[in-house]
Amino acid sequence: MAAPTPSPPAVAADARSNPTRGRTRVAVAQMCSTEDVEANLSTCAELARRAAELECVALFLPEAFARISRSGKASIATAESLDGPIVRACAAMAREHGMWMSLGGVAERDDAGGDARRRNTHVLLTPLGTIHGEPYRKIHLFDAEGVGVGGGGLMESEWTAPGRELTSHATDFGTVGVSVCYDVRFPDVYQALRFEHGADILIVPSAFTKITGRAHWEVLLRARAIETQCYVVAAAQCGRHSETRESYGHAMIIDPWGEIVAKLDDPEEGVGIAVGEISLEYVDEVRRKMPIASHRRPVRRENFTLG
Ligand SMILES: O=C(O)CNC(=O)[C@H](CS)NC(=O)CCC(=O)C(=O)O
Repeated sequence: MAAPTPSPPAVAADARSNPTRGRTRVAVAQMCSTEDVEANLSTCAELARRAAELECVALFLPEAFARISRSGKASIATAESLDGPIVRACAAMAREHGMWMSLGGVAERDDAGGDARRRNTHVLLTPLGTIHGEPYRKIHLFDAEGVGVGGGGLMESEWTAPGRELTSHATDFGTVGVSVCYDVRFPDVYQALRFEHGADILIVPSAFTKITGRAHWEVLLRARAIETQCYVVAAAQCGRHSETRESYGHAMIIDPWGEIVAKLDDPEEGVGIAVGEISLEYVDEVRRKMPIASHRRPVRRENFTLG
């Protein structure tokens, strides 16, 4: 008599016994926010619905997803606390879909700090819709000439107070190190997130300008992935927000070898999500074959003669 054939387990045994080293599908968003908060949030809701339909465990939204203001003054005037309507609306989406949500940058009102300026704050929401761990307040502020549509400048520090603390989040899909947009130009942030915080995944939610994005976006992101051997998830603003603001798009997910695993192209594809797999086993493999953590010799005065 033939023995009954056991049915295959629904989940591979190793993934079940050690879920954090398995594969996980995540979605990175690209959108074109304006001053219309309600419209921006309904775009977020639609993107969250699509990400949930595709069985993603997390959705990453870009910097300024809820609002891109036309002026610094407006950005300060419309800033909210983290228990305000914008974060609450997103928490309802996270809860509805049982999905992690990275809120790439909200204009946070800072009543306690004694600084009139707003903060540019990243918030991670759990699948229960609660705020996970510490918010991250953007450290490097974008003050640059010749980056706007008509060749104008942007002076983020006029309306934003800089943060002073790095943040990471231990989640069931890996340890997520947080940064925002212009931070990507400062590699020491990512060295600290990888080597001090133990990040597997680095996020860079952005509103890169069209001019700087064309020249630098992909190169910077892939460099950060390669030199840290982390996944990089970079949500992006795209298209024309106002007469003076235009963003580069090209939201992407990069693996720890530096390959792009998912991306959206602007302007052809515009608003949407790109979906990719995060494999912590692949992170481990890349790091085992080339163990930069044990090879690195930080060039500091205690260790080297700097001249
Ligand atoms: O908070 C908001 O309203 C939106 N914030 C932004 O757009 C920020 C500050 S103006 N943009 C950047 O950091 C772009 C960096 C960039 O483009 C580069 O580094 O090349």
